[in-house]
Amino acid sequence: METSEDTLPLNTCHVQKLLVTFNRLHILLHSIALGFLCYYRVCFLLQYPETNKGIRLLPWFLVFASEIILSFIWILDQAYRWCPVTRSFFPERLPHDDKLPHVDVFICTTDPTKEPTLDVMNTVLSAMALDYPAQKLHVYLSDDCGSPLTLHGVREAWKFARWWLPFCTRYRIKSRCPKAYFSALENDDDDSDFARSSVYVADKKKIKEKYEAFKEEIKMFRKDRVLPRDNPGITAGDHSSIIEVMQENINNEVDNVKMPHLVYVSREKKPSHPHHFKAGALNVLLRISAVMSNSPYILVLDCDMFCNDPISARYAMCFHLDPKMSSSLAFVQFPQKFHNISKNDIYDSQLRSLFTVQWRGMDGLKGPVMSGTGFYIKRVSLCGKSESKGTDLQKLKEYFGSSNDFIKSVAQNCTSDLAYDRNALLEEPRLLASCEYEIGTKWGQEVGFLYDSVVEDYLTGFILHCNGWTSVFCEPTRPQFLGTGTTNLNDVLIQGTRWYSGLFENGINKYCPLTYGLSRMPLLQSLCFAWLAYFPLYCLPLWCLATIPQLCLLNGIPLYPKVSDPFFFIFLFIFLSALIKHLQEVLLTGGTIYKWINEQRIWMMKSITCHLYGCLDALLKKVGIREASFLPTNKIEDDEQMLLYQMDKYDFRVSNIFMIPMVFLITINISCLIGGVYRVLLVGDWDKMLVQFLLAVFLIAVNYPIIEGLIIRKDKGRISLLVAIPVILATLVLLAFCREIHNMLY
Ligand SMILES: O=c1ccn([C@@H]2O[C@H](COP(=O)(O)OP(=O)(O)O[C@H]3O[C@H](CO)[C@@H](O)[C@H](O)[C@H]3O)[C@@H](O)[C@H]2O)c(=O)[nH]1
Ligand SMILES: [Mn+2]
Repeated sequence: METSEDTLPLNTCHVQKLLVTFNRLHILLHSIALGFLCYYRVCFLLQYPETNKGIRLLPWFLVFASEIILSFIWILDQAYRWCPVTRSFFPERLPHDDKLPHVDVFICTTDPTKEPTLDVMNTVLSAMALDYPAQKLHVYLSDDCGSPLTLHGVREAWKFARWWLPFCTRYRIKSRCPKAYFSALENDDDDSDFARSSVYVADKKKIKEKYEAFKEEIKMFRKDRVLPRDNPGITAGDHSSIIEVMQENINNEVDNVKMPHLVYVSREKKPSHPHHFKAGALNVLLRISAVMSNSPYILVLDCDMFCNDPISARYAMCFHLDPKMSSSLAFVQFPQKFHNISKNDIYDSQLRSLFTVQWRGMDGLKGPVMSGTGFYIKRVSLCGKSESKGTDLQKLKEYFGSSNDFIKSVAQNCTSDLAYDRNALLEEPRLLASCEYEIGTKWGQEVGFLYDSVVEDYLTGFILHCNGWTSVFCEPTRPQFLGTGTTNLNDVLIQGTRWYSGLFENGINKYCPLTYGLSRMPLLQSLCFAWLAYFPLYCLPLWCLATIPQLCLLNGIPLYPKVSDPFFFIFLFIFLSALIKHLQEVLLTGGTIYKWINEQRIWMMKSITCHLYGCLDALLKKVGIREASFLPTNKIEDDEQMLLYQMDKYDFRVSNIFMIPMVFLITINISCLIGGVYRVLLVGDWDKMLVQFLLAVFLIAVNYPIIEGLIIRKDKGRISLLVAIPVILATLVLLAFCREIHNMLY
């Protein structure tokens, strides 16, 4: 019999009406202004006196081209603002535990030097401790390095879990990542209902001792071994596969603990076979888990993204089990949040705009982009398009590879709970983890996580959406997953270069969102994907606008309307409207004015460096000069560097390829401003040059920390003068040279 509970919805969705109205009004006004800008530029071109030398038009064209690119990216960006929504969900209305589906958890790690084993194990433990029926939870750890350290860590984590899991359930602990739990205790932040009970206090003490012993064990094991320092197994991995299922009866001290499965997987790697980085690792887990647990839903986590709240699986099920949306729903994405973000977040490590404004906006269309970690995906959605496979065994093998067991699992529609004989089962997984398994199959092309881009998450999500799947953005107040954000400039820029290369390559390959996407999904949704693929192009207008108007200021070439010209106000309006809209969004999503300025600055710094290198990298890959690479980020916490970040001080100890453009551009802006003011004082045409003058002032003001790092700061994070002085001198010589050429020509 149906009760009224059954008919209550598991989730609801609300359009943010006020915001929608405001956004659309802003889009209208800003677009009109952009229309006037184009009109002004085109008229100028048509009226330009023939007699003048063509060369004078070059800077003018470059600036116009920049304005067009900026407008293009702006238009794409508006799709996110069209219909932002928020969602509510009611896990208490879910069916009883025995009706919940099974869930597999995939965790990837690759490098024990950059990804400390203890932290990875903390992630594993937090996933095992999810508030979900233990027999329905299966945790898989992929170790791309095949490191004995990690394997040992998993064995120890399994032992510790037999203490940790019952402790968490008994006291309904919220923070189930041991490291986070114990450090919160130190900060006296213990909000457990049992805080005062003496049994709890005693148990807590005992569990703390167990954790310390577990930590010590991992540390000692590490000490006893010499680690291959330089990139163990990242690119040129060479090892055979290891698969180990943690066995139930290791520890007899604690009885009757229901434990989720825990499986360690290290796939086979050979230098001669491309391993496709994280996507390759996930696909191996996808196959192995299919013949072990074959759960219909999968949670994917990076090794540093621990579960900060045990309830996420139930939240996700509020969508996956909703009969109205479940048939087309591929994944439920949670925002990426980080545990080490400072108040003003100088590097925008939290990617504020992406995980608040943009993903909420896409949620009102067909759903957010897959974001690599913290999402619950439906296994069948990763099996490729069903109609193209048929039922012929030979065809299926061409699709999925030679494993009969795997094909059987697909045929079971991902709903079985296979009772496997633990020892006999390892033969098939070994085949599935071999590096030759995928040869001649559709893995990475149509099946599983896709290989054509190093941002496998974007591409996989994009193709899912193209195939008619949808996604949902789930954003509970308490962050469900917490990762380690990059908190030093060098890491931020290296990570950015990888991302933007990966994103831009999707804009120039066959999966271009504006062609491939447009014919397969609604316009606005494809514009959102297009923004992600093309915003690395910011590098072009930013380089242009940081040099051309300034050089022209120095040489007395006006590029913008005079102050007395009505079109002056159009430019002013566009500039202010963009800035104020950004400010409004920062404030609305919990940021401060400082955060707003910091975002402007890091956007400029990234645009002139890693956007540029990312685009170049993608182009070089396209013509076949470069190979794909995936340098994992550093997850080790460095106190000194963390301190700089917490104090809002930029850590300028960055690689020269990042430092040189910054010093170069700031020198150009300062010297052109000084030279330009001097020239205007002589000539007196200030109203013609005002915009260029203001532009230089604006850029210098926003990037003041670079000047500070050059001249004022004395700490370790300052800009090395050894690098800066030659760059500054070279820039000045170049400027003098430009001025000479200009004087020769006119
Ligand atoms: O060959 C590899 C390389 C990476 N990883 C794992 O992939 C995850 C992400 O790597 P990380 O170094 O943390 O990169 P980020 O730039 O922080 O990752 C973001 O960007 C990636 C795409 O570039 C996404 O896959 C991630 O989910 C997303 O958090 C980590 O768990 C790694 O261990 C592998 O398993 N094998
Ligand atoms: Mn990461």
